[in-house]
Amino acid sequence: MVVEGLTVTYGAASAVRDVSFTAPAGVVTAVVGPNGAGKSSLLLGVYGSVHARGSVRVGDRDMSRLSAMSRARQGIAIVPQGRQLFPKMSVRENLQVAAEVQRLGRDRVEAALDRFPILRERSGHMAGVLSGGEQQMLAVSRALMGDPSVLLLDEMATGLAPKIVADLVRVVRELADQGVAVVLADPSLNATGAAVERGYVLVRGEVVAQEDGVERLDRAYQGAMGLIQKELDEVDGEVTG
Ligand SMILES: Nc1ncnc2c1ncn2[C@@H]1O[C@H](COP(=O)(O)OP(=O)(O)OP(=O)(O)O)[C@@H](O)[C@H]1O
Repeated sequence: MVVEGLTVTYGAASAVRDVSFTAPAGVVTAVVGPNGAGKSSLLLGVYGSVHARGSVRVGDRDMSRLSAMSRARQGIAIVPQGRQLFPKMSVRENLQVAAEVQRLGRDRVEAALDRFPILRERSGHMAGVLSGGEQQMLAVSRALMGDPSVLLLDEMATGLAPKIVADLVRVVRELADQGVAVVLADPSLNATGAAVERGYVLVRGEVVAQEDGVERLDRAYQGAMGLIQKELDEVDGEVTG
């Protein structure tokens, strides 16, 4: 996937400014940045569910003018922050709704229940009573129903136990090995770094670094955060001094 000049605005405020990045097929690409940097807005802009300018191409298909629903049908899937499940619907019904929206057959619902054994076990339970890890598995399974070529995961690991995160990291790596372009947006590489091969540092809605290799990416991120801290200290010094 190639994203060029993506800008996401909410009213007069821009959350993402002129961001360009690539997410190659078969690779896990990270977008790291502090809270409020614009990571969610970036993913939603790519997915098409917030108003955005710029271009999004997957292979030779230009998605820029398509609705989120059309982009989903053409192979872009998202696991949004907060998961966006229907809490009062059962696990199976959550998957059925997603299948209907994407016009997928019933067999896909069954396949999605089998992706994580716990989902089959809990298929009649309301999504809202599942543990955080189970909900995340449901959200991932739902995203994968249409066999996407691009998978966007927003803070996949936040609030989850290390064992669950390890399972999700393994799934993400397997998907990349099968050729999916995976994009992980995270405030830190601590939990998900094991899956990451390359990535971008996003600060205040702009890309400030791009690196190959998770160690190099983390160093660039720490460096960018150090600079921000220095700026804040200087402003603090001016105010108090
Ligand atoms: N629906 C919205 N309406 C108005 N402003 C928004 C909206 N969503 C996000 N913002 C603002 O856009 C900026 C970027 O937010 P965004 O959620 O994309 O960042 P983030 O890096 O994902 O942060 P976090 O990790 O806290 O979710 C923030 O200043 C936020 O307040």
